[in-house]
Amino acid sequence: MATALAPSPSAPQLGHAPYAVRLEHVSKSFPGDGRERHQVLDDISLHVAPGEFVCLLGASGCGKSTLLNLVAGLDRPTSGSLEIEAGAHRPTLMFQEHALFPWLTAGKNVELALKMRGVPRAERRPEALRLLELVRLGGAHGKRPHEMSGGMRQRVAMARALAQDSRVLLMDEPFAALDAITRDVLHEVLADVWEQQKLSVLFVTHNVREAVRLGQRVVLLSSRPGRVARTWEVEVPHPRRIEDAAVAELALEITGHLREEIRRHARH
Ligand SMILES: Nc1ncnc2c1ncn2[C@@H]1O[C@H](COP(=O)(O)OP(=O)(O)OP(=O)(O)O)[C@@H](O)[C@H]1O
Repeated sequence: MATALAPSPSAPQLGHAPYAVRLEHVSKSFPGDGRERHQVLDDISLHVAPGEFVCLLGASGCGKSTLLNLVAGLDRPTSGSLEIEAGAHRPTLMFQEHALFPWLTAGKNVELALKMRGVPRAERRPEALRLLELVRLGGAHGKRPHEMSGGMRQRVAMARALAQDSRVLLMDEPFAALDAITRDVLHEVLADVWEQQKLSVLFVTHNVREAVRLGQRVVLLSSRPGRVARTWEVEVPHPRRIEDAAVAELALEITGHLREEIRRHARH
């Protein structure tokens, strides 16, 4: 498997280019059943450049969420080093569940994040309106979560994430629960927001086409332990659509490698 472990030749080189997120030789283990620890991540070196969109793929249980939690600062690596771009706020993490406060309107959910960031009261409402406009929800300021569709709620969650003014956005299968058409709209919204706000994004998904539709780079993790198995640069021009032939072609190639990882995982 020497070729599968080789990094992409055009991937940013560790230690040189500026970074938004830099993991060097990061490993993470948890206490196991007996004396042995459960090694989840092993020697992960991964570099997200400022403004880069990186998608993470891997078999279920390979450690993708563990990796995002480390980058989010919710947990610490067992060994190795992890750095976030100097001057950036703590990265913002977005999940499949929108986690909006159900008793607050869309606007107030966003305003609350602005308040937590210390934005003065008078500026909160106009800023929340601007952020909701950015995710194409200009008219939804007064709606409560139960009055909105799943796709709208995820867009409010995106506006709330942007309200935290972090330059690094971590997304853990944010669109997995949405139907294909709604997901398509969310892909467009996210791609626009990423471009306009110059965000650095680390996006976990099980959906290979989604990874190729959105990412500039796709990183495949192996399982047990999770290591960087392979990286692809996505050179499909923007604007992309999930049904583009070039997206489908690369997704097919990546799916072959993902299947192999899943088979290997099943044998252990
Ligand atoms: N706090 C913890 N304590 C013990 N084990 C943990 C802990 N967090 C995660 N694990 C284990 O780490 C492994 C990887 O879990 P993780 O959720 O990161 O995988 P994943 O790739 O995100 O999975 P999925 O794609 O199914 O969401 C699993 O075996 C899980 O049980």
